[in-house]
Amino acid sequence: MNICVVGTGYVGLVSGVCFSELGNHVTCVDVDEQKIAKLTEGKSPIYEPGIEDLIQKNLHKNRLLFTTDLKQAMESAQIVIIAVGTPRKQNGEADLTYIEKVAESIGQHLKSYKVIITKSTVPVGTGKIVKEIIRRHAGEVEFDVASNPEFLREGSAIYDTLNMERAVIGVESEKAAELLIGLHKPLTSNIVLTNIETAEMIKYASNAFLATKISFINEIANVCELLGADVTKVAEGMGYDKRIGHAFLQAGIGYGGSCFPKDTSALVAIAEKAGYDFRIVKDVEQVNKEQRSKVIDKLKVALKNELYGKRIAVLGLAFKPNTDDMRDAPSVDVIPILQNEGAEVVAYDPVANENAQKVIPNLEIADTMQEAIINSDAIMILTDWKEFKEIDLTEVSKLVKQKIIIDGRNIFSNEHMEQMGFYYASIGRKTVSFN
Ligand SMILES: NC(=O)C1=CN([C@@H]2O[C@H](COP(=O)(O)OP(=O)(O)OC[C@H]3O[C@@H](n4cnc5c(N)ncnc54)[C@H](O)[C@@H]3O)[C@@H](O)[C@H]2O)C=CC1
Ligand SMILES: O=C(O)[C@H]1O[C@H](OP(=O)(O)OP(=O)(O)OC[C@H]2O[C@@H](n3ccc(=O)[nH]c3=O)[C@H](O)[C@@H]2O)[C@H](O)[C@@H](O)[C@@H]1O
Repeated sequence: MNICVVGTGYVGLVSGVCFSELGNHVTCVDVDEQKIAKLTEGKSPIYEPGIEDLIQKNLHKNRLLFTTDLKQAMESAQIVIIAVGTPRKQNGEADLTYIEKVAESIGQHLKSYKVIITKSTVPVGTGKIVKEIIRRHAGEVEFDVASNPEFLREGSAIYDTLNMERAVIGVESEKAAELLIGLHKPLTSNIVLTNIETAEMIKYASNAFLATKISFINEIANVCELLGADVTKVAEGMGYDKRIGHAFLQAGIGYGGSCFPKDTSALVAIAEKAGYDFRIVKDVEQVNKEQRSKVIDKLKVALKNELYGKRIAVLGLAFKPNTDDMRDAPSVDVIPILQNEGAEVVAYDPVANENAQKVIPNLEIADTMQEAIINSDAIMILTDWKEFKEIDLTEVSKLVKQKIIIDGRNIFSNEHMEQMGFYYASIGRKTVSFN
């Protein structure tokens, strides 16, 4: 199949690359000339395990192309995938500016039948808007619109796409259904075929449910702390029940990233517009907001309420491991608060340092983890990178000024920390104090 993907962010790039890996001819379009130049040279603008190899392989096989020319990219395509951003507006709604602009351009360049798929996460009803815009510009040319939301996770995006758990396809015509089922058959046998509105809602419902699981376990964690229970054991005990499952029950500093925060608030706005007050998701958001400050409270207790002049080593800046994405990362909220209280923050992340400096003003970055923790009064863990889990605590003991670790991701066990003589405060578990 010939496919044109519009937008080479995470979603556009990963789906474009994976569809070409399956043997389709894919042209990826972006308005960002620098991105396209980089991609044409086989370099990935994002950090995502495995992506660069696939880009280079498929460029070499001449079935993957990058361009800024939408008209040319659309010419031979049977399918056009819209994968541009839908960021959060001030009022919480999804901003459809990029979607509308792309729909307009697609309409202008449409010369033969195509299925135009929206892969971006968009409010229920957007498919209709996209259709109207294209119709306005495309004259009499026949086309179909469809919704095909994306469920990949950053950091395992290639795996998630090539081993898709389900494909959700929202269509209005049999012709479009046939084409999209054909496209997804090599990826999964779980194909949910439905109308466009339902497909659009499945995406928000999925993300909001996962966010709810996280806020739920974080509230359990907060109660555990008050009662001397251990949330990691509670989650393990709950997870063996297949109806609950182990996934997304990791208590911590709360969820971040480019999607859960914006999609939960968009869902609340979608419901509100329809005349419904979505109370659960509103609470999920509030719990998540408050969860971020827990590590600061714990740091203050450890340092006897005096942050001024204290050297704090922050390990982890990205919103989760295996990505350099800083969108809505907890570090963006936490670090400025520490700085405002007079702490000297030195941070380290295996891949997100450069991106972090763009969004956190006056951020001091260390080149290595060791350099960050040297002479520190406390270490704060904000991202659960494998590298941090494997840290040599004997070496750490020798480098730091005070053996204090505040862990927003529960990466160590209390028993080990006690043996190593650390003060260790994590989430939803007893604090290990100095003897
Ligand atoms: N990041 C993720 O892991 C996931 C994102 N999504 C959804 O997918 C959508 C895209 O997300 P990301 O890939 O993170 O977006 P992004 O913001 O990283 O990238 C969007 C890209 O679209 C390009 N663009 C904007 N206007 C354009 C135009 N007129 N023509 C061509 N290109 C244009 C931008 O230059 C940019 O490269 C969002 O709706 C998001 O909610 C869904 C699942 C996973
Ligand atoms: O719509 C999207 O963009 C995507 O959003 C999430 O993917 P992603 O944001 O890449 O990352 P997740 O692995 O879901 O983690 C999100 C946040 O929740 C946190 N989290 C996750 C799991 C957990 O148990 N506890 C927890 O705090 C993570 O640290 C991270 O900050 C969803 O998992 C994807 O299915 C979806 O496609």
